[in-house]
Amino acid sequence: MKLKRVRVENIRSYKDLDISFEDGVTVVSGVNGSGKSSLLEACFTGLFGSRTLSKEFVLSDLIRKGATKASILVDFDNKGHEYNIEQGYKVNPKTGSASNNRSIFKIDGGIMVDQASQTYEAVKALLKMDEEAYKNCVYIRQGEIDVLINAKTKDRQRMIDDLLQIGKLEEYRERAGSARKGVGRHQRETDARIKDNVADIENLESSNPYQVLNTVKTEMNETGAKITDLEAKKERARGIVESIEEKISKYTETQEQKKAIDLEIKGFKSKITTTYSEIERSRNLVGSGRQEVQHLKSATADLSKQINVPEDADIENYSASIEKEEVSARDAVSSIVKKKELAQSSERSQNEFLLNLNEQVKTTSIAIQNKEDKIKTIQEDIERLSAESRKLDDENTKRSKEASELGFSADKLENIEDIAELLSMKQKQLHGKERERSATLAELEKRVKKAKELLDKGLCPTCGQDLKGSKICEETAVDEEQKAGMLAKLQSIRSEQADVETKVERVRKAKEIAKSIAENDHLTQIKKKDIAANEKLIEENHRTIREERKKESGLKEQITEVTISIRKIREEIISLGKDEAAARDSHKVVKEKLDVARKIRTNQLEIGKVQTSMQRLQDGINNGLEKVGLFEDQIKDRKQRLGQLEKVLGDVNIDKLQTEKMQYDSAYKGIVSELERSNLRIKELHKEVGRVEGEIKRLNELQQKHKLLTNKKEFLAAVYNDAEELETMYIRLRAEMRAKNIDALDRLLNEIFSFMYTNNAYSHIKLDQEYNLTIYEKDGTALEPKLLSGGERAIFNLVLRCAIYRLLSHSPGTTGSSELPPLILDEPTVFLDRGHVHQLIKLIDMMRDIGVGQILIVSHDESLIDSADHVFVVEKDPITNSSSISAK
Ligand SMILES: Nc1ncnc2c1ncn2[C@@H]1O[C@H](COP(=O)(O)OP(=O)(O)OP(=O)(O)O)[C@@H](O)[C@H]1O
Ligand SMILES: [Zn+2]
Repeated sequence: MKLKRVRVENIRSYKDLDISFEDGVTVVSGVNGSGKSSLLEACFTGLFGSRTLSKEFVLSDLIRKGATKASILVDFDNKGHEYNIEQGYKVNPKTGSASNNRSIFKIDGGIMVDQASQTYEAVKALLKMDEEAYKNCVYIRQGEIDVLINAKTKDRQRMIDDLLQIGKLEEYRERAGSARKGVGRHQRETDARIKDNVADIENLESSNPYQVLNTVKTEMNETGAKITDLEAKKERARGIVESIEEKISKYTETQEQKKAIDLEIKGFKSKITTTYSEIERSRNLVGSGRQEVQHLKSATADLSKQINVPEDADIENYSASIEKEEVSARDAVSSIVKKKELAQSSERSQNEFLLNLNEQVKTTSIAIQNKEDKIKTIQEDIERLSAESRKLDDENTKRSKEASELGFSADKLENIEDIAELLSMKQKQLHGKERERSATLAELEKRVKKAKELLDKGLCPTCGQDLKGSKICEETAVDEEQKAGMLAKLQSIRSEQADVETKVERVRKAKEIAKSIAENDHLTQIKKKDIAANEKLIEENHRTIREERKKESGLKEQITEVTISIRKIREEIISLGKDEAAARDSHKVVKEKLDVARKIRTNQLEIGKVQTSMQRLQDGINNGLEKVGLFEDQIKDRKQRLGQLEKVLGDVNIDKLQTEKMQYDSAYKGIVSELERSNLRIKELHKEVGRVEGEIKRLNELQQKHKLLTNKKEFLAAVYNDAEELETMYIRLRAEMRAKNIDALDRLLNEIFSFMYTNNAYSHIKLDQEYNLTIYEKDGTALEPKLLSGGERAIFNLVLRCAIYRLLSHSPGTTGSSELPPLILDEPTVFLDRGHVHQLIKLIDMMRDIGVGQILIVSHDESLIDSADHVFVVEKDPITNSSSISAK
């Protein structure tokens, strides 16, 4: 296999990359983090798909941050064909997770498969290795340099076996082994089934089923014969019982018929008796009917004589004409009665009217009397009022005289109020003056009294001057003078006041007189008005009296008229009474005649009725006699039938029949129960036969099955042996192949080791059949790989890898190293010293020389670059953060 070209887009630090590979040694160099390993990872994932990833390193980690899609395209040649792998990826922007949405594998430009898992399988088959084998053999990943060295024996064994395709043999062996185990399980099952089957057969045979079947069948035949015999007997017994039962029932029936006929005869006899007694009763009734008719006829004859009607006259017509007469007589009476009643009621109403008139007259005269009495009273009142008025006049004359004596004439008396007013004013004026003067007088007296007291002491109380001849002396003398004048004035006012007082007294008296005169005048006025009113009243009463008198005379005239009319009505009533008596007499005569006629008619009707009922009774009697004859005929007929039935009964002995019946019944029952028992038994026997036959059938089946199982057992034993042989064959084959390969690998390992290893601490390496790796020191001491130093382990690993690569390129499955992928080394010099780096270069040369077509190395070691056929430099642009590769 040769890698031709790798193109990536948005993988790790690459935005886009297109790199072509040549044969020989290619070194890819660059500073840390520039994108060297990323290139190798892209190749790896391009070939094997997502299986190259892990939990710690998922698909989205492979895709360049921020990109939504990515791709890896790997072109390579193998055995003269061109192959292309296209892997496409997509990132979900929401979740950030990525998916392998495109995976196409082409051969010579044509699509082989287009699905991730199919691409994987196709690559695996073509390269004869999976991703793990690729890692262990061709791709020595950075940091995984000592994986094979450090692996557990078991894992190392599996890894190397897989690389050498020995693993397949183990797989085949396992298949043969599980087939053998499966057959073994079948064998054990079959044995167990055979054992169970044999036990079942023995168990069934021990009950001797064939003999049992014979015995049961014999008993069944015997019981069948017995049943046939019993059925015949049962039939016969039933026949006899039935014939006896028939005889008994006929006997009973006849007896019953006889009883019924006896009853009928009795019935007829009692009917005859009843009929005779009815006839007797009817005969008696006919006798008494005849007597009654006789009686009625003689009574009718008497009545006819009474009203003078011939006995054979048509009483119906006669009564009708008398009835008419009676009606008109009755009408005459009632019309007179009506007239009389009319007259009587009119008399009553006239009388009432008269009474009323008289009452009115009485009322009128009382009213007149009342009015006259009233007039008298009013006249008395008028006289009293005139007297009183006169007395008041006299009194006023006396008062006027008294007034003029006091000095008040009639004119003055009229103005007495004004005079009184003037006087009162004068009085008030005088009173004011008197008060003023007496106050002045009191002041003067006080002043004079004080001055006199000072003068008596002789000195001024303030200044202590002698008062004699002073102003006070003069002033006091003036005061004394004024005091005397004031006293005289006060006395004149007081006398004037006494005068006015007297005048006031006279005016008061005159005023009283004037008041009483006015009062009297007023009273007189009222009395005069009363007198006028009374006189008017008298006039009115006189007019009323006149009217009442007129009314009274009218009433009296009416009374005369009514009295005359009443007398006339009374006369008419008397005459109507006479007419009534006459009409009632003539009605009475007709009425009596009518009553008799009616009685005659009733009698005649009664006679008819009695005669009809007598006829009916006679008919009944005849009928009864006829019926008696019929009943007697019936009795005769029944008696004849009784005789016939007696003959039918003959001399049957019923008791004997009953006994016989009982005997046969019990015999029949016995037969039936025995038959039932036999039937039950035969059913049981049938069941038994079924059961035993079932057992025999089962026994046959079991024997058949036994034959089959024995055959199967033999067959399984043969198959088991075959599987066992196959298994051992695979084990042997693997052991042989492994021995051969391990030997070759061990030889190559030591050859490369002595070529590569420059120190002389170790003599050789040993890879034994169990894939244990042991390192021997010069003195023969054995060391486990884990005890080696880091650098030593790196060397041993490189050696082991190259040995495996060489072995593979020679192995029979491959046609040469050209089929293997390029040998890829990622930073192989990391742990190596200078001398060993030099040896590594020599090892690489050796690998190239033995025909490894491509060797791809990632390294920044100058000496490796120098020895390379092709050099690429990787750089990462710090601005775009994007890696790019250029050839050097
Ligand atoms: N998914 C990714 N998206 C973007 N950049 C990434 C992604 N994964 C890794 N890188 C970047 O890719 C760069 C290259 O890494 P790589 O392992 O290829 O470096 P290297 O050249 O092998 O370095 P060294 O010599 O240290 O081994 C790193 O600097 C890393 O930051
Ligand atoms: Zn003085």
